[in-house]
Amino acid sequence: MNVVECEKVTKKQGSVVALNELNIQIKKNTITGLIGRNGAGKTTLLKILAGLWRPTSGHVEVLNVNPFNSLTVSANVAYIDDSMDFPNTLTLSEILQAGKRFYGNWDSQLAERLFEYFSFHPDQLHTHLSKGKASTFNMIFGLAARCEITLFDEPTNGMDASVRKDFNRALLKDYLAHPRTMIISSHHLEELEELLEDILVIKNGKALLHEPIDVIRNYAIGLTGRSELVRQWVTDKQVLYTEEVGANTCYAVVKREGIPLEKAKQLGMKVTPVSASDVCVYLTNRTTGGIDDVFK
Ligand SMILES: Nc1ncnc2c1ncn2[C@@H]1O[C@H](COP(=O)(O)OP(=O)(O)OP(=O)(O)O)[C@@H](O)[C@H]1O
Repeated sequence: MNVVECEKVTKKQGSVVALNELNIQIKKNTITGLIGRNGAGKTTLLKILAGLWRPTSGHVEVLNVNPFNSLTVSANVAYIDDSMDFPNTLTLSEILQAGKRFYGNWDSQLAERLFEYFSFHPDQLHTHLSKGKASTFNMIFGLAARCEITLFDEPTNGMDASVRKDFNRALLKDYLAHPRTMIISSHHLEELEELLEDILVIKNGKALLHEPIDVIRNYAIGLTGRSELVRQWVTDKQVLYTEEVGANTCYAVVKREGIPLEKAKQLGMKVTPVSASDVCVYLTNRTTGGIDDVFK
């Protein structure tokens, strides 16, 4: 059963097309990683799904209703980002109490335990928290809300590596105990990988790829060998990336499907796996040029 359906969803922001006829469906009780480069449209998509923004055109359904200004969606969808708009005058403990009053499935025990674990003080004001601590508190709020759908927009922004690790673990444990639908946008796919079931890659406001993580892990292979050989051998294949890695040596990443791996090895090329994280980087790369070109 799908809890999110987007059909030809376009969102224009002035002259910018943030989402461009985007089509996606999200299954109930899955954790999806939303991956894309800066400006790809991730936040725009999440805000539309949370009912905060209205699309310019297209059809959106979240929990079977149009999310924009929907009470059903407000009560059952949590949108967590690093600029949560909590009232300035409320202390952290008052914010958690407000969460308890608003969300039907709110888990006070979980909120309290995480609050203590991460050493928050009940009288602190949200506006006085450091960036990483604010993200940590927002994460606690998002998990404790236990909404049917939780949308985390770059939730680990500002967190140090150890807190990011704790966050991932807390999220996984709570999800396993209370399965629900989560979409997490992040620039740290390698750290999130073990949590994710599906990956949705967006580029220029369109869905480029939406597959289970295992499919992405096996999506591409790396070939290293004599430049002339590698470059010639990949001409009729779907190439994601090429780089000269040494004297007369080329590394090419190609879509795995239909590649005769044994033949490549026999010809003297080294065949290596390509991580899901790297696949996403290569898929969302600029089509021409790279940072090296700036220094030419
Ligand atoms: N309020 C706005 N006014 C004008 N343009 C906007 C506005 N919000 C977003 N955009 C533009 O829409 C596009 C998509 O932005 P969005 O924030 O959705 O990207 P993103 O994938 O979340 O990026 P990032 O990874 O940097 O957070 C960008 O080109 C951005 O500049």
